[in-house]
Amino acid sequence: MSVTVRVPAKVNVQLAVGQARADGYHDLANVFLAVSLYDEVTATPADGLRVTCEGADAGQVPLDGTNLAARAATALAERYGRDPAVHLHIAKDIPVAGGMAGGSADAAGALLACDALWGTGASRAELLELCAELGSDVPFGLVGGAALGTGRGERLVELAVGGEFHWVFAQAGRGLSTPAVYREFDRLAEGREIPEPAAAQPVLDALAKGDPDALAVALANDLQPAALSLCPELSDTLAAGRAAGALAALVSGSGPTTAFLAADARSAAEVAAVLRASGTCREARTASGPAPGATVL
Ligand SMILES: C[C@@](CO)(OP(=O)(O)O)[C@H](O)COP(=O)(O)OP(=O)(O)OC[C@H]1O[C@@H](n2ccc(N)nc2=O)[C@H](O)[C@@H]1O
Ligand SMILES: Nc1ncnc2c1ncn2[C@@H]1O[C@H](COP(=O)(O)OP(=O)(O)O)[C@@H](O)[C@H]1O
Repeated sequence: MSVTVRVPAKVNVQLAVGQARADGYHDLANVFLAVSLYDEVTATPADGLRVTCEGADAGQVPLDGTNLAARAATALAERYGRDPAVHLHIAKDIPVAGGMAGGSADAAGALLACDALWGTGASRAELLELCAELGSDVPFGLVGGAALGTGRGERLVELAVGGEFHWVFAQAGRGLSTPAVYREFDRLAEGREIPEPAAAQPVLDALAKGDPDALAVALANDLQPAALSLCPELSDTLAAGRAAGALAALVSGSGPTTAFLAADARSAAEVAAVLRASGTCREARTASGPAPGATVL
């Protein structure tokens, strides 16, 4: 018997970052939107814990105990006194190290798949607590839709979304390390007063209305200057997408994937085609959101 779970990528429609905390994390106001790029995690009973991965980026995914899906299975097994003897197969479609939370999605997917396989009877709240221990972005992989994350991003309040938003995601030729981008944020912030992070009402209103024009002017990512500082060539990708007719362009989370909000599905397809031909990115993909959270198939 196997259980397969589908999990979405995310884009941050607002990422407000506060001062570095004593524990090395940053307080956030993180407005997540799940989008229709998915990984699938399949859990099958096996002699021991084993991870395999398929997909264009599979070579960049660790297959040992550091894989976030493996860590999720181990954490669930420890909590519920099970043997984590499971084969986790990841069909990866979410760009790796791209600021779209693919590893976090796999962790949420593995947790749900193993939970179903082992019949642990864990409550939703218990699963969310385990997710938060695994990483700041992991709870959102389970929940999906749209949500405001506070604390280090793990404390979620689900948000209403009044319509579908159409996006293009341009993949860069390399990855960016999330801790390195936060470190660069700290370096750029030296000597400046950093305000307490807070959700912006125009972002929440635009989501609630399903209004892409309003969202386009409200989108904000405090990590963007840091990502651009580490990866200056992303400016060319952002400019190419804007020139192609995107309503707005920004770096997705810690990057280096860039995200383009389009007026509708047709416009998104046009922007993606122009970006692909521009030579400023490795690939451009269309997707829409909100997408559902981790779902057993
Ligand atoms: C930036 C964001 C935006 O959603 O994601 P990505 O764009 O990378 O996917 C998140 O904050 C990434 O969350 P996640 O990737 O789960 O981070 P974690 O594993 O919890 O932490 C990795 C490292 O990132 C930094 N970190 C993370 C979250 C946070 N609120 N403050 C931080 O400073 C810390 O250096 C930490 O050691
Ligand atoms: N299941 C996984 N999928 C992808 N990356 C993983 C996974 N488990 C661990 N990693 C590691 O986490 C790093 C960040 O990956 P990812 O979650 O894709 O990016 P981001 O944090 O930018 O959203 C990768 O470089 C990889 O070494």
